Amino acid sequence: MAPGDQGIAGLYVITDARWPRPVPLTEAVAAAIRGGARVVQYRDKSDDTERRHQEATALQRLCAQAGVPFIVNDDVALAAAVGADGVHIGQDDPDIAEARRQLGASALIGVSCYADLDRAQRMAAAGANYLAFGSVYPSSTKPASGRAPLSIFNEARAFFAGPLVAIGGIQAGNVEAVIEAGADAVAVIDAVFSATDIAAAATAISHAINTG
Ligand SMILES: Cc1ncc(COP(=O)(O)OP(=O)(O)O)c(N)n1
Ligand SMILES: Cc1ncsc1CCOP(=O)(O)O
Ligand SMILES: [Mg+2]
Repeated sequence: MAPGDQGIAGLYVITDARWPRPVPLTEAVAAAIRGGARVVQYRDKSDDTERRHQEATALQRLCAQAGVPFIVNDDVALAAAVGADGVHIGQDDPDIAEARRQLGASALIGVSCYADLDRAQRMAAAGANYLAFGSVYPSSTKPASGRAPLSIFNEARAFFAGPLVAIGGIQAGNVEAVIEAGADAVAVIDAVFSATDIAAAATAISHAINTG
């Protein structure tokens, strides 16, 4: 495991791209960090390049001050431009070699593996810093996402020593089962960023992770 890989553990929050937002994005992420988020991912599928650059720059600063790894979804060039700690890539995104070329040896490169252990093995061999599996539960954010069984974390542990991340429909009430199944981190959108009190929602999930 590379030294930085240790940082991917616990509550991993992913920003909600809904617009307009009830609170400014940086305030929402700051609240999630106060509530115990240990990793932040900027995920915005829009083509508003200028806003994306501004938001990612602001979140990179905030996360650096808080000592929390900052990951950009999909967009390797944006990750490089704002000095993010890493990038998260899926099946439609640039591959690990290209991300590594642009971001360097110390970048955190996370990869979506869905429920596909063959893909996970290939990504591990190609140098992924963490592997993500999901949806582990139905997701209102991405309802079309396929399902991954909780048993996948034990199976992935047989060939990958780095962090295993679970995503999809995770909330305070079901996170304990995900951690018990072997996930090191849980990636969450709706249960944190749709909450009226974002810090309290993050605290509830973090507490369930730590006490479960
Ligand atoms: C931590 C984490 N895991 C999985 C995903 C999903 O990535 P992808 O399959 O590329 O889908 P989009 O998020 O790009 O819609 C993720 N973003 N983060
Ligand atoms: C991006 C993504 N990939 C699989 S499920 C998902 C969305 C997760 O969001 P939520 O925590 O709201 O289910
Ligand atoms: Mg993607």
